[in-house]
Amino acid sequence: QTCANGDDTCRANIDTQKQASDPRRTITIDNLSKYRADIHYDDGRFGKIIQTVTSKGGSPNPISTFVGHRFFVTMHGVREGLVDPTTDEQIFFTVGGDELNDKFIIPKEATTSKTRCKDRYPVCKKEAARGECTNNPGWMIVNCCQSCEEKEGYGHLIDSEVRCTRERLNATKAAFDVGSLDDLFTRWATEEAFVQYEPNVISSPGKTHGAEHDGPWILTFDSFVDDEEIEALLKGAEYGGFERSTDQGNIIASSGEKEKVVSTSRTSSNAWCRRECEIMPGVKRVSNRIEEITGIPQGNYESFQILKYEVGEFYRRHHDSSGKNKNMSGHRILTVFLYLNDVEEGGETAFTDLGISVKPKKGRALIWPSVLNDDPDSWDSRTYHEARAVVKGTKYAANHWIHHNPNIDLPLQESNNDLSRITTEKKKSEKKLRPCYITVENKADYHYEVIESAIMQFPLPWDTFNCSKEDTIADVALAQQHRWAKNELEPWQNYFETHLAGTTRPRTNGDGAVIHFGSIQNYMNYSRAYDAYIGVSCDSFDWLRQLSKGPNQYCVLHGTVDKKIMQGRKKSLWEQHKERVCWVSPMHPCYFIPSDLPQFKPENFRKGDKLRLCLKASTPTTSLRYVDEGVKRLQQSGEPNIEIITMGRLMPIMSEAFPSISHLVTQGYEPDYYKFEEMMSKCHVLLPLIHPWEEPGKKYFPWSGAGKLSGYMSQAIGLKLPLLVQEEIKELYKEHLVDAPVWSYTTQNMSDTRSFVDAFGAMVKELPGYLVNTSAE
Ligand SMILES: O=C(O)CCC(=O)C(=O)O
Ligand SMILES: [Fe+2]
Repeated sequence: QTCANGDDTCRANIDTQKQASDPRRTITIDNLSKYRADIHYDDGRFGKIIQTVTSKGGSPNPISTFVGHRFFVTMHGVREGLVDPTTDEQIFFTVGGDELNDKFIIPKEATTSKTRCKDRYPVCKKEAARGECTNNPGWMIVNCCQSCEEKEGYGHLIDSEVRCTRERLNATKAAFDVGSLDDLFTRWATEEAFVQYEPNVISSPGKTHGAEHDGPWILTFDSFVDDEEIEALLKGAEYGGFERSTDQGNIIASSGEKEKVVSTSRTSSNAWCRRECEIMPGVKRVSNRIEEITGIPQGNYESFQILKYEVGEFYRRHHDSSGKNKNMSGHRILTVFLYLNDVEEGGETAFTDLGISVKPKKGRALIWPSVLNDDPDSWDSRTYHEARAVVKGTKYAANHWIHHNPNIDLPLQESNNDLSRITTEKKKSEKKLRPCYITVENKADYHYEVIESAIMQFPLPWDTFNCSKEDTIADVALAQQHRWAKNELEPWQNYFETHLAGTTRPRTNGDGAVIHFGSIQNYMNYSRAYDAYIGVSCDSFDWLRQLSKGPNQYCVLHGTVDKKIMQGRKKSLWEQHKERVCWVSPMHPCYFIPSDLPQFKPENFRKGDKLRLCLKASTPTTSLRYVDEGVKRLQQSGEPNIEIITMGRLMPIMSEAFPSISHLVTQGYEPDYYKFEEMMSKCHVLLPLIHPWEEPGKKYFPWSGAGKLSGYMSQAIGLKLPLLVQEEIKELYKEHLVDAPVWSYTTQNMSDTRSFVDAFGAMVKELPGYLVNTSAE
């Protein structure tokens, strides 16, 4: 419908119709209560904080949202819900109604519930029904108390004094047993392996090991951190930014969570090393080293805290642990304190009650316990200490505080960089949503098609982003050089720059998003805010670190997932985060198949051409034996017209053990992935020889490198290559194996080659027909 020029009534009518059908709404919130409050978008799970409103204040910006969206309200900084005191129900706002601008009110009387045991999230009932109260008690009891009470009678554990005993947690074995502390320090003082770090015992029980003082263990390693690592820590600190130090304040939520207050006893600044900082190779190296020497996993550490003291700045006498208020992760049991530079004067760390003072020295680590050897659940009141004021120069240092148990009771943390999850409209007239931003980080040398397909296919909850998915900008963060085989990184980057950057394509999974390929940058320099950050961590490597950074973090995994994840120590964390994981292998609830590849063209095959059989194997010798027998059978009626191309780094060497095929074998391994795919696209058939394990219950993709073949299956599907595979694999992938013929064999065990030999013979016979018959006229 068009309106005549100047016909305002007509215009207005159209506007009204548009508005009625437009589900978009702009809402504001007035907070009349005495609490500073966080407004969470209710995503049906844990909610996403979209705005903080001051007490007796209102929305800093209007919130752009949609009809039907729901929001809930908690006290700022902790997730304890604010309730309407008359009903004791948590305050929810549901967007609806006819008005375009909805205003919601947090009533004056809003307060925290008198009922201590409440659910904080709509998802609680579901989680409790799944058994989460038992699997992940720490988190669930704080956040889903009511459901846990109903389901398992665990509600009384909301009281942190009752909840947080080690026996109760029952989740992991604590880091220290009786005696662990003495063992650990004794090993550092005596074992050959630690000499390289230049240990020096300052204090020990009984003045053993050359200690000057009789008392708790205090030890330095004078050569613990190298220059490169120091540089990484200092650079990493810049990402977080140094801020005036804070202390934990009073408990402000019934769950035991605490507020932060600016410290008076501590005038230094500190930066937390998270996100970009903690994944820097130099930083990781230090954490890994601490893990190595202590034997305590990094899950038990707080993030590195990096400290900066200018002249006159200090940290008064304090203890790193407290006698009470244990939370889920238990006491801080050890402090690993690193000096990152030499300080001209002052800045000593002094154990005030012991008469010990340690001078800052670049690269030195100072380590002391906060608990007792004989009773590691009780703190050691002797290790009070202070940082003396810096007199001349600047002091840089870093803390790793190690806890008894992993930190599993923290709610999913909102990431700092999560700026763009929901846009707030600056001006009412600005109707158009901003573009969505997604970033894919290639954590190791995985084939580019996995990265590309993650961009094109990884399922993302666009609806919760509030950006325009039709103009999505996708970047790649190029990561972790040291995990790449030499000379593989650059070709990969070239590929991105020459084939992808600057192009625009609709997503291949049909979700309506349109991708504009942006830039590729070193992950360390990558600082753009994003709606989703997808880590391609295919080897079960780093998934936890990635996902625990925040709700906008996602992970791609390969076919194998460490059983240790699903069943072991990290099981509850896995359960908590797994919804943001997707595989490149259809054996999992969420998967996608990389398919953005140069495609195989059967018509390129000419009658009489050599058949190119491309081989990749989980067990190279067994696989080559299979092929050897297959070829021998063919050789009974003359030399077959085939070429065997080995795609693995090791296979050509092993093929020498099989004289009947070794003359047919060509090395096909190619570190440049684009060339590699091109080469693969010239294969006439792919043999991803994945063999069943002979042990029952340990069939395909056992936890070992063998599982990586799932990547080859994905490639074969993407390339539309003919295949010769094990029957059960064919079955697993059958939905996807529709573009090219598949020959399959069954094997009962690794020495049974018969059905392979039959299928191999049939394939060599029938394949040329397929290639020629489908050729274009
Ligand atoms: O800076 C120092 O020497 C000690 C700092 C300290 O004790 C702390 O950060 O807990
Ligand atoms: Fe301290």
